[in-house]
Order: sequence, then structure tokens, then C-alpha cells
Amino acid sequence: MKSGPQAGRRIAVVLFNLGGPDGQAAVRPFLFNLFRDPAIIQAPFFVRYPVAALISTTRAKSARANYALMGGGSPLLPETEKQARALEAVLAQRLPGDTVKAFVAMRYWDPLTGETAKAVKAWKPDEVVLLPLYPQYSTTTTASSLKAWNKAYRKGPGRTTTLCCYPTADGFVQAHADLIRAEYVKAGSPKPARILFSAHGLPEKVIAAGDPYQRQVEATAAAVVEKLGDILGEGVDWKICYQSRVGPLKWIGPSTDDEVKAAADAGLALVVTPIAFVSEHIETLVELDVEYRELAYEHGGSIYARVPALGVSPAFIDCLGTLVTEAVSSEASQVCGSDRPCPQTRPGARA
Ligand SMILES: C=CC1=C(C)c2cc3[nH]c(cc4nc(cc5[nH]c(cc1n2)c(C)c5CCC(=O)O)C(CCC(=O)O)=C4C)c(C)c3C=C
Ligand SMILES: [Fe+2]
Ligand SMILES: [Fe+2]
Repeated sequence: MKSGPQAGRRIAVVLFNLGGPDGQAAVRPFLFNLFRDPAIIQAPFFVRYPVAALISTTRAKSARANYALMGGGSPLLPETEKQARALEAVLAQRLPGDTVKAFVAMRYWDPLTGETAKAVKAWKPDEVVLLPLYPQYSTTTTASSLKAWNKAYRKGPGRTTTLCCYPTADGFVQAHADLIRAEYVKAGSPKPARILFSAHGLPEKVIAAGDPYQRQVEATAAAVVEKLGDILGEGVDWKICYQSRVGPLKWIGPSTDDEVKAAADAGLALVVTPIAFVSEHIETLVELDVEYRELAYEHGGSIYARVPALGVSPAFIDCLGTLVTEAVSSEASQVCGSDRPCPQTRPGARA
């Protein structure tokens, strides 16, 4: 525990997320920002730029059509803002006497990380807590955001603590279990049924290079399953699968589309839950709700229940509040919420 005065601090909590286009015109430049990131395409600058320009141009048309299904752009920013306000409310209770403000820093679209770093500097915090809205650590998401932040916030005021991951944190796991149970019951508690834990996929080579994401996704699913003993068992099983494959590389599997087909072919009711996204966005509202639902029906499935993303579910926001409270009372510069620390963690190190 830290010594010295505890109250009266100005605490900035910075929520990291990927960002999404706010309208049709933003789709191509958003995709360009994404594909020029060396965390996404591991190639030298002079290869990455033309590749990013090519992929963003060729992918833009189909991506625009998908964003059009959600009203033209991504709901990710308004959803993340709601989480920021809910977290401020929880922290006002947890840390009375301190002033807490939650900022949003997106990686590939507004508000971009550099812009948010300027706003945080201007707010002059005593403490900065970096909180990725990625419960499972990946080099492609968490590490990429942290790198962009460290560059933009160099010499910024305040002591910084990073919450690198929280794949098995109590409230996070409980919130998932509660939402899954509620959706299963709403669907009529069908049997036989399968719960699919669907996470964003990654190229196999990223995992082979030591990225802990897949192991942490498995840890999350196992922890949620432990809390679902009342519905899992005879006639109800579960599986992890991976969605949103992009590009020609081999990605980790099994893929969500194969698992949806297999379950529907076998006559199982499906309960599909996003397990690595904490808010609704294109991968849940289009891929899970439209594309995979259609696939299930094409394969003879009759029940396809989709569990909502965590959003502002009280157990989840309360869990984030606990993590932030622990971070500001910790001596360490990185707080890892995993039982097997991720590579980000250097115990005792301070930035
Ligand atoms: C766990 C979260 C995510 C991981 C891991 C991740 C890796 C990853 N993503 C791409 C390519 C795309 N991702 C896109 C959108 C997108 N991805 C995530 C999350 C993770 N990505 C989010 C939150 C979003 C934003 C969605 C929104 O509503 O705007 C897109 C754009 C959409 C599309 O064209 O499909 C692409 C492309 C790669 C290549 C990758 C790992 C290598
Ligand atoms: Fe993605
Ligand atoms: Fe971690």
C-alpha cells in the first residue's frame, strides 16, 4: 500500500478502446489507421503503408455497407462514453475526497490517443490510471494502445498506473455469467443447447510469438463456466470460438461460423456470447446478430439467442471501479488482474 496523503487527488482514468468510424466518410481513413499500425501488420514502414492504403481502399466498400446497418457509423464511442460516466459515478462513491474524471482514448478514430493525452495533460492529474477496455491482453490491442499513449503522454503530469488485463476478475466474470443465464432463460431454457463464447480472432503467428490473448480468453470462459453450474450439464454444453478473421493468414480457431453451422446442423439451440468485447459494435451488432444468425437459420437452427455485451452492467462497472481503486493504492506501476501475469507486468516497476 502507498504511504502519504490519500485524499484530495485528481485522478484521471483513461479508457482505451479501438475506436470506430463515426460516419460513412470515416470508414476508409479509419481502416487505413488500423492497418498501418505495426501491431496489426508486422512489416517495415515502407511495406506497411502501401499495404494499408490498398487494404483500406479495397475493404472500404463492404465495411461501409456493414456500418450502414448500424446507422452509418460505429456506436463504440457513445457506448464507451456511457461506461466512462458510469465508472465516474462508481468511483465518486469509492474514492470520496478525490476528484475522478474518466477520459476515452481511441486507437484508430476520434478521440484519438494524442488528442486525449493533451486533454489529460491540461487537466493536470496527480494520478493517471490506464484502463484498457480489453479484458484479455493482446499485443494487437492493449500493447498498441499503451505504446501510442506512452508516446503521446511523455512528460505528462501525475503518477501512472497501468491495469494491463483482468481476464478472470470477479465482477467481470459474474456479469458475463448473469447475462448468459438471463438470455438462456429468456430463450425458454432450451435443450439441447450450446453456449458459444465468441472472441475476436488473431493470426496464429501472433499467438506463436507469445501473445497471451488466447490463453486469457480461455481463462475467462473457464471462470464463467464455473459460475454456470445451474444451467450447464446434461443437454447444455459450451465451446470457445473466434470470429472476425481478416486477410490471408491462418487465424486461431475454431471459427465462430464453423461452430454456428456445426451446432445448427446438430439441432442444438445456440446461445452466443461475446467474451472479449465489452461493448456493442460492428462485430456484435452485424457479425453476431445478422451474419451468424442467418447462418444458423440456413443450417436448420431454430433458436439463436445472443447475449448482450457487458456495456454498463453494474457488476462489470463495479469491477472496473475495484480495479481502479486497487491501482491508485498500489506501489506498482502495473497491476495485472490475471492469475498468470501477462508479459506487460514487470512487478514493482514504475514508469
Ligand atoms: C479483442 C478485441 C480485438 C482484437 C484482438 C482485434 C484484433 C484485430 N482486428 C483486426 C481488424 C479489424 N478490426 C476491426 C474493428 C474492430 N476490432 C475490434 C476489437 C479487436 N480487434 C473492435 C472493438 C473494432 C471496432 C468495431 C467498430 O464498431 O467500429 C475492423 C473494422 C471493421 C471491419 O472492417 O471488419 C478491422 C478491419 C485485425 C487485423 C486484428 C488482429 C491482427
Ligand atoms: Fe478488430
Ligand atoms: Fe496483465
